[in-house]
Amino acid sequence: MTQLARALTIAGSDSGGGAGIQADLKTFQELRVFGMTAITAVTAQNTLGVFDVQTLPAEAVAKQLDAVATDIGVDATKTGMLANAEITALVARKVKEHQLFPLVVDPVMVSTSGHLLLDQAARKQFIEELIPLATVITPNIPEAEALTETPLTDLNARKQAAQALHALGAQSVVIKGGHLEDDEAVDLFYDGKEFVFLRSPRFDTPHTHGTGCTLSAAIAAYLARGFTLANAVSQAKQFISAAISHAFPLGNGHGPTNHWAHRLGGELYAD
Ligand SMILES: Nc1ncnc2c1ncn2[C@@H]1O[C@H](COP(=O)(O)OP(=O)(O)OP(=O)(O)O)[C@@H](O)[C@H]1O
Ligand SMILES: Cc1ncc(COP(=O)(O)O)c(N)n1
Repeated sequence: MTQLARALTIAGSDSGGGAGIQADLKTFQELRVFGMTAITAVTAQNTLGVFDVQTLPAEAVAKQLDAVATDIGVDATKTGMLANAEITALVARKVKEHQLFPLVVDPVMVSTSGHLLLDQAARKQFIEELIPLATVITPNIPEAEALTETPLTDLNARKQAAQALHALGAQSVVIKGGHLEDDEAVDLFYDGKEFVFLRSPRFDTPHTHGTGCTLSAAIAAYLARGFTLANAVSQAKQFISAAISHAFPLGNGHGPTNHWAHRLGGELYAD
């Protein structure tokens, strides 16, 4: 048997099962990677919104990270909801201490439903301590705008934002295009040398809760399995496209994606 790949997610729990830790573990499992977790916060959440957030003490996050890293081992890590400045700084410190690379940083700031998932006060730690450790950072358009303090009105501005995030120390950048209104859902990948467009059809569905979490978890899973960065990113894009194309109309708001849709093969984009 080849070596079992192990991936770790450092993120918040979504009781609704569509985003956060739950989306990450489902993705790891689907991609045949052993999943582990360090939970930063417990949210009471469904397809309509976030109703409560209980953030864990940074010490509890540290102990989870120490426990998995010192015993089981980690082949790739992703970060999602980090909640506050103290946890952000702690995670940066633990990533270095335990060498939790490659590292996928999903800069989760606000939920689809508009709830703040990262304190504004964490901006400094996020930019100065975490981004320089990232193998890849995966902002959506509003997150890239917030991090670069520039409106991303056109493709040129998106390219400049990718370069600016790379200049902050991230090895590579994926600026996700889910929030644009094109016929295709086009993400922009930049590795410091060239720009690559990751394309898929745009599916006409409101059920996109957890798409960003799922994409970043899939990148981490493929990296854990030893894929090159460019291959991991492009395979992850296919995984999320399938998941959105077969998203679940659950709940009364933005439903979750279907993490097993990639198994449907030729039926990928069918109804
Ligand atoms: N309607 C859609 N059809 C196809 N792909 C989509 C659609 N919406 C988003 N995507 C893709 O899903 C991935 C996540 O993009 P998005 O910009 O929605 O991230 P996000 O806002 O961080 O996600 P979320 O906050 O919902 O978890 C990207 O690859 C994007 O292109
Ligand atoms: C715990 C947690 N992590 C991340 C998200 C972002 O996902 P979305 O933008 O789809 O709401 C979320 N809602 N909850």
